[in-house]
Amino acid sequence: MAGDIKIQGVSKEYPAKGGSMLAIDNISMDITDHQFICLVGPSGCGKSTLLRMISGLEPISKGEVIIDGKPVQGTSPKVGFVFQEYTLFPWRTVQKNVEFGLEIKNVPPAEREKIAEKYIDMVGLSGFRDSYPHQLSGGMKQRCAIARTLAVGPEILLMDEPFGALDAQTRNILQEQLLEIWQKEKIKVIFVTHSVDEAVFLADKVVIMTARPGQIKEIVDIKLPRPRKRTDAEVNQVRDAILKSLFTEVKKLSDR
Ligand SMILES: Nc1ncnc2c1ncn2[C@@H]1O[C@H](COP(=O)(O)OP(=O)(O)OP(=O)(O)O)[C@@H](O)[C@H]1O
Repeated sequence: MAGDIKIQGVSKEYPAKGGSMLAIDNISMDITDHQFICLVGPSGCGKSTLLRMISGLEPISKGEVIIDGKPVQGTSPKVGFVFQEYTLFPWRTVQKNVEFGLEIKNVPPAEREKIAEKYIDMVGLSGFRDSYPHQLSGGMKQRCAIARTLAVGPEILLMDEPFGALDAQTRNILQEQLLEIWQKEKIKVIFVTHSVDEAVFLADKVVIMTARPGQIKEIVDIKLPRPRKRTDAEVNQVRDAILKSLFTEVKKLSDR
């Protein structure tokens, strides 16, 4: 399947006082089906670092990330990245923000406009094409950022706490919209979150990481049918099991 990811023995060391600091320690994982993966783990365990290494934004110290048979070396159009902060261009309208990546790819203006409109509609911003970022709410800005990332046609979508700054209600709406997009576009998503509720609502698999240095502690297969109801007893049961596993890692941190 397009956008197959193989993470093979990946480690990351950052320079630190008196030498180096091991942030990620020998992580291996394959993501080969149309899956929604959530990464959870205690603060500082290396979730963002791992995502950035998959994206090609962060050099890998040891091991390899292989996408469609090719080792990742720098960023690739196969991979889109959505950050917690919206990173929109303030001087561009919604339409022009979403067209940005297509301009870089030299897509002709008429086609660019059409593609951008499709994704602006998909994220529910059709009434705001001519608005500037400062005229949008936080949720709308994040919708725009998602449309801009999707417009260039990535096979893999990496999302680093994309809804972390939003209120609960907006967050729930965006989670549902994201799942619809994931199903429609058949992209793989790797989504970092601090919220176990969010992970259980979204994911096929929840990857629980250990306290630093980040390793994979456990991969929980969420076999619950979709669409999921946040209040179902089964959802709560899975959430509690993940919370318990995560809690032992958070406790390790506080015991240090
Ligand atoms: N550019 C950098 N240079 C040096 N150390 C870094 C750098 N980026 C991250 N680190 C360190 O690497 C470790 C992992 O950081 P990272 O941001 O990947 O963790 P995280 O799990 O995403 O954290 P959080 O949940 O708090 O966002 C932390 O100890 C952090 O201080």
